[in-house]
Amino acid sequence: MIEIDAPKRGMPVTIITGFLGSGKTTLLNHILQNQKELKVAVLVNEFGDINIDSQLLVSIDENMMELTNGCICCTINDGLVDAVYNVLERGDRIDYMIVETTGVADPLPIALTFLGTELQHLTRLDSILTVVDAEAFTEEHFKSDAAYAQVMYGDIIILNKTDLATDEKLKALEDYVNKTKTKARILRSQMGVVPLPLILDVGIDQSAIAQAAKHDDHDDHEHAHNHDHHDHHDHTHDHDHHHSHHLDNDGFIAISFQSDRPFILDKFQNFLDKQLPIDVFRAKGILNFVGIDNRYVFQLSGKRYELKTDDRNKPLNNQLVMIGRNLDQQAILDNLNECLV
Ligand SMILES: Nc1nc2c(ncn2[C@@H]2O[C@H](COP(=O)(O)OP(=O)(O)OP(=O)(O)O)[C@@H](O)[C@H]2O)c(=O)[nH]1
Repeated sequence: MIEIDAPKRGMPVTIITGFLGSGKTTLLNHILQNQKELKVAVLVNEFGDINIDSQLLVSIDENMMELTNGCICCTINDGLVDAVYNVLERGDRIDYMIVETTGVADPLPIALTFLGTELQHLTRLDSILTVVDAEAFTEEHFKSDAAYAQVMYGDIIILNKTDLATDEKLKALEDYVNKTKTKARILRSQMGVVPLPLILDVGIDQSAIAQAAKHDDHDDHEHAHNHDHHDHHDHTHDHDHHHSHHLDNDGFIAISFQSDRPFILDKFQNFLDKQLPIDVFRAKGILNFVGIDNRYVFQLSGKRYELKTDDRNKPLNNQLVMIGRNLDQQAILDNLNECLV
């Protein structure tokens, strides 16, 4: 008997979405550390103009970088289509592509970019993974349309941070997801640890969204722009079109702070404990403190924060991003300046 194993079309792509601080980068690191055979290209899209995520993933270079495990990473701030072409045009072998969206992005336009532009011939959208912070997530979705869309369009919902959530909370979330979506696949994880065969190359049928992509006529969606260059060496994309799909970031703003002067640890700690506005929902930074040789990684998500050194050298400058609503940018920057040496 002859079995015809139809080849899958194009480079497989997984989109990782999920609200601010839910654990997307943590999941990505789990994937990168545990996938053995695949050479993965990672496209990171970050909210705020300093790219902290890529520094948490591994080594740094402006746009495209080699991660220590041999994967490559590039930022998609200049447009997703361009970034994908950048990867496809590289000479080296790449087996898989993972796109990490910002925490305030609706994943649909990103999915539609793979399904509805010329990328549909070069890539195969495998699935959309949605990471949910099981402790913080509620049915109010942080009053964010993006957070709702992330759950709506997720093929696989990963309830992460199970260590911080009660069993009742986890069950309630599962009920919520099941009533929001038909045929929801739900996984639970701590620090993004899930069996990779359950999330990569799962071949979820994307025809419903693909169909929508064909019939959709929303002008602000990236897929609606037919760049029409099947010769993928042509790079004349219209960059303006790639910035329109963040739902106005749902009212969130990102404040970036950089300084080549180091922080004084006591003062920074005092800032965190006494001055940090409650409206800062998410913050992350690679920090340099006086008298300490290694870098500090600062992470704040919801009500929790952590500040810890790792084994990497201290950065040349402090880089910090704070994300929230109704923030007084100047007051925050002034307070941070006060913490410098
Ligand atoms: N306790 C606990 N903390 C976790 C877990 N997963 C991730 N975290 C922590 O949550 C914080 C945010 O994790 P990230 O992976 O950076 O979240 P993210 O979704 O990439 O964040 P943005 O890209 O900024 O939206 C970090 O401090 C992580 O160490 C978990 O399962 N349990």
